[in-house]
Parts: sequence; C-alpha cells; structure tokens
Amino acid sequence: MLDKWTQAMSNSGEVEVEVSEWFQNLTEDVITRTAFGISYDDGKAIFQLQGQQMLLAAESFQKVFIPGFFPTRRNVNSWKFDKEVRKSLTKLIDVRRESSSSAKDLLGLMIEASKSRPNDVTPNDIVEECKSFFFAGKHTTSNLLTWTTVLLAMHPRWQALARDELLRVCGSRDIPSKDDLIKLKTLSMVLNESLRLYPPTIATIRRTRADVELGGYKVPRGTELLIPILALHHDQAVWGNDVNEFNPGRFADGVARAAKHPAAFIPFGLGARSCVGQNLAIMQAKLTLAMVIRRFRFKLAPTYKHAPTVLMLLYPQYGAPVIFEKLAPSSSESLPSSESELVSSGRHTVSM
Ligand code: HEM
Repeated sequence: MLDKWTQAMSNSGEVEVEVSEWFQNLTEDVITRTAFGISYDDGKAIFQLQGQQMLLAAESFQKVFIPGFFPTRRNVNSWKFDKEVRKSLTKLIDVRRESSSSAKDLLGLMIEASKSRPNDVTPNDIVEECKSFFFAGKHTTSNLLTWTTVLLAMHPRWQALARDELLRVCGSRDIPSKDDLIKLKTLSMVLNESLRLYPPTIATIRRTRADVELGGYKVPRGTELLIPILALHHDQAVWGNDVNEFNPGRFADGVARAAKHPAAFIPFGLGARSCVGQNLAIMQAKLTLAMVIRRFRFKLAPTYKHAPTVLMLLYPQYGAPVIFEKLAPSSSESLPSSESELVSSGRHTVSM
C-alpha cells in the first residue's frame, strides 16, 4: 500500500489519498489472514460475499426500516448472500477438519476446540464466529486508522512528536518489532485520544439479569440498556473543559487516570463481554501508523469536509482525502510551533 502511494507521487513529491478506502482494504486483508491463514484465498472469497451482504444491510439501514423477514428485493438478495456465505464456510471448515494441518489461525484454533469439546463448539458456532470476526474486525479498525490519520493531519505537532519517538525507539528498523510497539507511548496516547473523540462503535447494549437500582432508577430484570459510548466520551463533567479538543496528553498517566472516572473511556466496551479483538486492533493500528508516519509527512486535502456521521459505525461522511509527502529515510524534523496547515500544489491522486 505504502509503495503504491510512493509510486503515484507527482514531481512535487506529493500524492492525495482517500485513506478510508485504502484502510478498509488493509484491515480486510489482515482479518482474512488472521482468521483463515493458510486458507487465505478461500477465506477472501467468502468475506467478499459477506461484504456484499453488509452493503445491502447498510443500504436498508439508511432507508426506511423494513424488518429483515419481509421478502423485499433487498432482503431476498441478502438471504441469498447469507446462504452462500454459510455454504462456503461449512465447506472450508470440513476441508480443514479432514486435513492434518495444525495451523494456528483462528479457524484452526476453533476447529481444535471443537474436536476436544464438540458439545461446546459446534460447526454452526464456528460459522457464526467467522462471520462475526469479519463484521467486527474490518470496519472498526479501518475507522480507527482513518480518524487517527485525519487527526494527525490536523495536528502536525503531534504527528512530529509521534515520528520523533518512533525514530528514537526503532532506529533503522523500518517495521517496529513487538518490543518496539510497547514503547511507542506517544502513538498509544494519540490512538486513545482518537478512540475517545471518534469511537468507531458509538454504543453497546446490556440486558439486566435481575432487578437493579442504577443511578437512583429502579430497572426491572430483562430491560435492555443502551450504553452511549460516544456521549460518555464527550461528557464535560467527566473529561473537563477541553472535552472537545484533541489532547492526547490527557492519557499520559494511563487510561484510568485520563478522566474523573476510571471507566469513562470504553471504546472496546467493558467487562466479560468486552471486545475480544482489542489487542489485535491496537497492534494493527499501531503498526500501520508507525509505518505511515515513518515514510510520510501528511496534511488534510483542501477538499476534506469534517462531517462525522453514523452509519452503524462512526464514519467521515465525505471521506478522508489526505495529502502525503515522502520523507527522507530516518529523517527527524524540528517540531512545528503551530498547527497551521502547509499549502501545496501540483499533486497526483491515487485510487485503488
Ligand atoms: C478499533 C477497533 C474495534 C473497536 C472500536 C471495537 C469495539 C467493540 C465494542 C464496543 C464491542 C462491544 C463490547 C461490550 O459490549 O462490552 C465489541 C465486541 C466485539 N468485538 Fe470489537 N472492536 C474493534 C475491533 C475488533 C476486531 C479486530 C475483532 C475481531 C478480530 C473484534 C471482535 C469483536 C467481537 C467478536 C465482539 C463480541 C464480544 C462478545 O460479545 O463477547 N473487534 N467490539
């Protein structure tokens, strides 16, 4: 991806990239490799079918809501895709079960678990898990990458701080090692602040298992409660007067001390049912951003319009066009004193 951006650069050494599209491609690739590993090609085809089904779901989400059980043309198409996805996944699982492979991708691990505990992990569970991983793993992580790139483009000072730290920690290594990643504290703070301001998942749900009293309200058993992650992350009473500002420094002493309440920051939910993909998502985002920051300096394209919008997840409504400029290898830079934008001309754009 980064090589393609570099190749597409104009003589002025710049290229304009619609980052949200590229990051979606990247995260789809990563989740396909993580889930299916050695069966990557088959897995990719299945996930592409599921992607088409999700597009239909997103379309109906935007229009008047018609329940999924009515045989509208869109629903019939969606059932067709679902049947196809299910059939292909079942076949893939059977092939792996029969093979002697001991691959440690997610599919391999689930098949192993189903062999030792057949009553706990059924073939149908494996199909459903694979479907969830794709849905839960692709768009969330690409949104995180997109918003963080936009924020770093808006705030060149934080971009330069993250780059300086990266060069200090990694030295001549182009790709950070596992140990390097842990030491990239500035990048972690930037990612947390991005997850606070623009949490890809804006809410989650809990159902009460018993009658409870919550904040002075009596809530009967079986009530569904919506936990508004986005609203909680923007609550001035908890985060202070600069709640709407981009200030990664608030995470300098760790997540629990960033706000007045230790559980005010919940981009991955909370408790036993919190996000199982959290570590994968953070590692992927850190690795990607580290590689981007090392190669390029970047700023928002003049056509960028800031319009966060909810379409199941929190998206930039008009996309995220960003201008990248190639940096000399291992080039550190003096930190800009202001966050003003650089002006440029004569650039190319690159599409996938
Ligand atoms: C930035 C990226 C991500 C964000 C913001 C995110 C956010 C969330 C949130 C808010 C929940 C609900 C948690 C709760 O109710 O307490 C969740 C659940 C879940 N996520 Fe993620 N997620 C991300 C990436 C991923 C990835 C990469 C995967 C898969 C590899 C994944 C798989 C799941 C699954 C399977 C659940 C359901 C867990 C359960 O019900 O026990 N997520 N995620």
